[in-house]
Amino acid sequence: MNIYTKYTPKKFLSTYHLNREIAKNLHNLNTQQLNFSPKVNKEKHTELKFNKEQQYVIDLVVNKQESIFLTGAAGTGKTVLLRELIERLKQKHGVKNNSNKYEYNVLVTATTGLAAYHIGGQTYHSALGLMDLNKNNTGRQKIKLNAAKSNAWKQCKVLIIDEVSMMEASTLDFIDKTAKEMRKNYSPFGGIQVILCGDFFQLPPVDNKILEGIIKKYDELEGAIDPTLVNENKELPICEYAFKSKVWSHGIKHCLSLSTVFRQLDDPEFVKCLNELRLGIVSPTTEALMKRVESKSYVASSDVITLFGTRRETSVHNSRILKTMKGPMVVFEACHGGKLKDTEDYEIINKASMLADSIPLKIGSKVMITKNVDHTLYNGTTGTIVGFTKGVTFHTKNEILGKMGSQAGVNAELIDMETIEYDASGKHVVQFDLSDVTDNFVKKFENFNDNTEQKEHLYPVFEYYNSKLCELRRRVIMPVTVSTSTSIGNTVIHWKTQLPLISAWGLTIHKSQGQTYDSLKCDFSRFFTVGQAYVALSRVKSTKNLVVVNWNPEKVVCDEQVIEFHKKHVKDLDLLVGTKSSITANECNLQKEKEQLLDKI
Ligand SMILES: Nc1ncnc2c1ncn2[C@@H]1O[C@H](COP(=O)(O)OP(=O)(O)OP(=O)(O)O)[C@@H](O)[C@H]1O
Repeated sequence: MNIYTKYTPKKFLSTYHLNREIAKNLHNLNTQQLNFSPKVNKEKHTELKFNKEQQYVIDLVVNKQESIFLTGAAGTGKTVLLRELIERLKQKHGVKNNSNKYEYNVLVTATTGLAAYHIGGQTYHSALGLMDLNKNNTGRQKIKLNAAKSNAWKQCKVLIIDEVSMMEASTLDFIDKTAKEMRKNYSPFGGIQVILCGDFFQLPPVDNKILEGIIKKYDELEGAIDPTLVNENKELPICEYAFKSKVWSHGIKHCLSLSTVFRQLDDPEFVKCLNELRLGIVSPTTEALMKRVESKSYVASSDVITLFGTRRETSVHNSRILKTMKGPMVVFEACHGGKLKDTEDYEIINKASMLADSIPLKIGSKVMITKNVDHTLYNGTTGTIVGFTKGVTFHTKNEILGKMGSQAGVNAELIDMETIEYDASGKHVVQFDLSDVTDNFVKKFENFNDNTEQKEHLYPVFEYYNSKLCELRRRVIMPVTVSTSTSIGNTVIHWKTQLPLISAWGLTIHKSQGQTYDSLKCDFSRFFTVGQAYVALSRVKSTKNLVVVNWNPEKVVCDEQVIEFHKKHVKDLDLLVGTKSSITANECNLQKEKEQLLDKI
């Protein structure tokens, strides 16, 4: 029996797509009514000037069309450079199709939803059709792709994979094998130019042991379950890094490391300390700096995000803060079904759904989205609950398309730029009257397929910063259903309906990778794996806005395999282009120190 897991947003969506003019008018009206002014980020228009190292990479990738691994410490601009590479590669490889539209032969992917969002791509599972990846009992993998995905493989000229440090070696080999077979080209990656990006000193890939138990039991698992999410707080063995894959040595010609740290540009002392921590080293200077930012008395504060090693600590922290907040609480309870219920596999599949059993919310709650809702609202987007609204107070996308579509010239392409929610009379979503609501007002997503139930239900309104539009947006958050079915009989063995949300005053470090925070608290109590301390601390721009709780130098751990790999294969770009970055040359001479540190180990 095969099982697979997928999640599908319900038909009942919270957005409508209107033409630009209507959306603009309504938006103006609605922002007045709610006294809500979207904040435009002035940084939007600031153009980045790429330094020599970054330009070297652009030339190598775009003009010389080489396959590379791009690395560098946290905040060295890997993501920013990757975005530029993607733009240029799309320009280079874009071709017009039969309908005179541009198609790009550049597959943009990442190992996590959030990383994919940052570069305008998809997770590699969905982009490459690996949702259908099977690992059977003999360990052999089958390739099974639909026509669209096999076409994408055939046409692909460049494949980008971001946050590759979280990808297992066997997955990279499987991608290589798939590319070869789909393209009938037996050069590495089927002849596709490959750009891998990430930092192996950050979080490692995690083993998929728990899920493999289920795979064995049900013969095969065809799944959209992200192992890094499922196992995030388990002390599981680290599996092989992608650089240990068979394809790496002959498929990736250059391993290049950016050396200028931009994120902490104004705090060179911190940059120096982070570069040590990255290598698992705590010098007396770093020890002194950490002691300086350490807080002896722990105060749970709602103003600053706190990063923890485990989910349990995160959940305790979030509940503590929620309790201190004024106002009534609305608890959204999940609804489950399927024959797996009450079996020993239930807990695992339930956890893998990434939907909470119970979500307590108050107005002002800080939350994070845990599923990709659409192009603007991604797994990892953080924001605040600013109100609650009933289903009857706003239209669904289908209703709007049905009623207004033809007259309003609705253009689905405009979606992301012009999405906004309205109530029945065209006003912005209204706040639900909570005056009668006593504490623990519980809403369960029961009979959610029923249209009346959907209309009567209560939903949270989420305010978040849209980095594409550079302004604050509001969305009604609707539940999603995750279902697990046998693939042969297509019998649903488990399903769950719940809002794709979690509280986010405290987050696990896994959820913070790739993020930048203005201020941050890091609780070292239960850090348990390599790279955690470095990832956590490097999220903030300066030690001025950093508080460390339960500092413990023993939690600063780096994997020796990564050091070996770097020593043997990775070239520092500042040495290649014959420059030293402003920070390394003028202030810390970090490059030299890094080499000395590597030599010491
Ligand atoms: N050439 C540049 N000039 C000025 N600022 C830059 C430049 N390149 C990147 N930055 C800035 O540096 C910061 C960090 O960049 P980015 O997020 O791309 O780093 P990263 O290497 O991907 O970090 P992480 O490994 O933590 O994900 C961003 O604020 C970005 O705008």
